[in-house]
Amino acid sequence: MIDGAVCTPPDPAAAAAAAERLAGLATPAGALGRLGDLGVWLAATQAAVPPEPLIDIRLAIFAGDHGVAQHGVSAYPPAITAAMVRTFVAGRAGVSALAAANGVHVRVLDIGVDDELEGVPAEVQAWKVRRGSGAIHLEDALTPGETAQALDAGRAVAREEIGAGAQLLLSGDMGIGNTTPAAAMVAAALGLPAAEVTGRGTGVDDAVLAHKLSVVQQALDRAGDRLADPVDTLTAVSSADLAATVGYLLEAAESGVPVLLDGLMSVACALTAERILPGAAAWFAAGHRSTEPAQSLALDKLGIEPVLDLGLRLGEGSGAVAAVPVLRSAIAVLRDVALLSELMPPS
Ligand SMILES: Cc1cc2ncn([C@H]3O[C@H](COP(=O)(O)O)[C@@H](O)[C@H]3O)c2cc1C
Ligand SMILES: O=C(O)c1cccnc1
Repeated sequence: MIDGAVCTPPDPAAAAAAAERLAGLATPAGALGRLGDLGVWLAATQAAVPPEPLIDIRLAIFAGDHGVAQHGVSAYPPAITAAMVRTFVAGRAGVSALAAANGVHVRVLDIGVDDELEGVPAEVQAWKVRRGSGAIHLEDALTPGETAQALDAGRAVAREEIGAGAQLLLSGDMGIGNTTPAAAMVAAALGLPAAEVTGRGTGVDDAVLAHKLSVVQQALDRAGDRLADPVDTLTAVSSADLAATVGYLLEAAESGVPVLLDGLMSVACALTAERILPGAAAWFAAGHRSTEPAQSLALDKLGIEPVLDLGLRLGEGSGAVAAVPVLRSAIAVLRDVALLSELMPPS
């Protein structure tokens, strides 16, 4: 990628042909609503009309610890992060059940977990950048070199998944405290104060929410002018796992592979990817609307309407996986519904 580059969009000719096919289906005009729009988008991303069924769908969960989690911003202790990585490996997490139900392949990556994670398969740690990331209200999350390393790690993961045959990539997160840096990333991109982007994450009470808000604002104030640059923003106020997620999304968009986003962390990283590579977001759809205010603000800025609105606030990629059947349905209608012209041949 070169400075000033713009991402190549999904195929406009395929989009036009898919829209024409949609309009010709044996359904009333517009009756398929957003299912029709999703089908057209998927056809454009595949440059195929009708689009191919989505058989190979892959979720990457980027895991890491956040120094800020030791400063009272979450309802849960940091030790949960490592425990959940082991739970993904065991296939027993919330997203594991959803993925099994929907035929989605899951991979977890320790990009910045504080624990050594002894006994966890080596491939989980193949792209580890560091143990924990800086407490962003007091210090930078990463060094500039670590930011570059994390972006490259995420890109490498996307290349591996695409090489293995992924037709659709999903992005997920695990890291206690990560709604704090994700809110800061959205504030940086949109020029908003902490008060507008800070949410309750795992469910903090009013007192903790007020403290979390001041931590986010401290991080923004500390980073200052560097927030004008998306890569400097990653160094100052994100984390190794979030920077890796940005790299994963950039690589997918540049490779022409569509991505289904999840909640706040996934969408904050998508917004940052769009800042780095304008046009990247044309390759992204959003599985759901999370309860976090910053996720909705970021989706609005990206012009993406989420597929589901179930009040989910789990993360892990769960809201993306839950939306997979809707995307598969969008493809099925474009593939399998008769054309009105077949039923009613012109006399
Ligand atoms: C058991 C458990 C499993 C989770 N899976 C995802 N998250 C989610 O909650 C965390 C973010 O919220 P906060 O910023 O408030 O800490 C992230 O780890 C996110 O993935 C979890 C949280 C917990 C406690
Ligand atoms: O938006 C999310 O994905 C989210 C919200 C709260 C906690 N964990 C994840």
